[in-house]
Amino acid sequence: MVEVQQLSKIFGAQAAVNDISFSVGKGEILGFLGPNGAGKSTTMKMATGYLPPSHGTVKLEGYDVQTDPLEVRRRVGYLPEHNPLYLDMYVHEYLEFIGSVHGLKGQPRRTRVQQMVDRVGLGREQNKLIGALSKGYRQRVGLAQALIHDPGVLILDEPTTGLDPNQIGEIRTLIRELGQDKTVIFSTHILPEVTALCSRVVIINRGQLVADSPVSELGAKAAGETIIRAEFEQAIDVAPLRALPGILGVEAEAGNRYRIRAAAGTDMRGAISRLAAQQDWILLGLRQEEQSLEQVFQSLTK
Ligand SMILES: Nc1ncnc2c1ncn2[C@@H]1O[C@H](COP(=O)(O)OP(=O)(O)OP(=O)(O)O)[C@@H](O)[C@H]1O
Repeated sequence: MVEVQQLSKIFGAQAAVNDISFSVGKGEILGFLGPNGAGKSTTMKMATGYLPPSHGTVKLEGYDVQTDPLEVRRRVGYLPEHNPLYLDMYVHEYLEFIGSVHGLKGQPRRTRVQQMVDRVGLGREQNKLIGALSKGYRQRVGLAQALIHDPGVLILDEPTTGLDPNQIGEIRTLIRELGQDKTVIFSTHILPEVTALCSRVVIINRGQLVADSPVSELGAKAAGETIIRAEFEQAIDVAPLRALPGILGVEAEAGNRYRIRAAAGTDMRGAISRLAAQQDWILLGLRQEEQSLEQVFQSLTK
């Protein structure tokens, strides 16, 4: 569980993060979105205790990031945006070092390091210097260090940036597995990734929260209304259609097609079909339009 309350970060005259609140539960994967400079990394740094907030609080599994930093470090795994690694260390050596920072010792530590190497797919590269690894494999080392102490909360800042499509697929599968019993927050600019992985999405723009919603409901919420496209065999009298409760407007288009606007979050297709039957209209097609995440993102972050 992660609870962010009225969190702000002021840099000089700029509110990089401005009074944002949201929470994420166990077993939930939250996509954290926003354009460049929106404040995502700053929020993640505050949520992991790497940067003190100017105002507000973050609690991880009930522990306050500022007043219980040691408890928080035990419970959070963090992959920072620029994934700082010691390039002159070997993969095993580095992970053993991170394991010891978390209090792991001896054989249990070696076993845990090997488990992480296998889990993130470092296999063939595991005996190399970190500096000799490609970007994708460095990212995997970053993930392994975030997971080594089996934290309940994972905060991943752009975990798939710079990876090839095969690697992206593997890392997504890993995130999906981890999300089954952990709380996962990850930021990304790859919107289909959010649709593929996340149950919920938070969008911030210029430091402010502009959406906090299940992915499936985001389109209707952002649009403020639902659009239905209907096609009939003949031109219809739109008056009874307009009179249906929940219908906000009907516009005729070419070829006996109609664009019907309904209240957000409603599904009027059943009512429209029944009305068509009553009125003896031959209904050729009825389709509810979905706004893509990309359209929603663009409209909320202009
Ligand atoms: N240490 C700092 N000092 C001053 N300004 C900062 C500092 N860190 C971040 N900022 C500013 O805060 C704003 C938010 O930056 P942040 O890195 O959190 O954005 P982001 O959403 O992660 O962007 P991106 O998608 O480009 O990674 C930016 O305008 C940035 O210049």
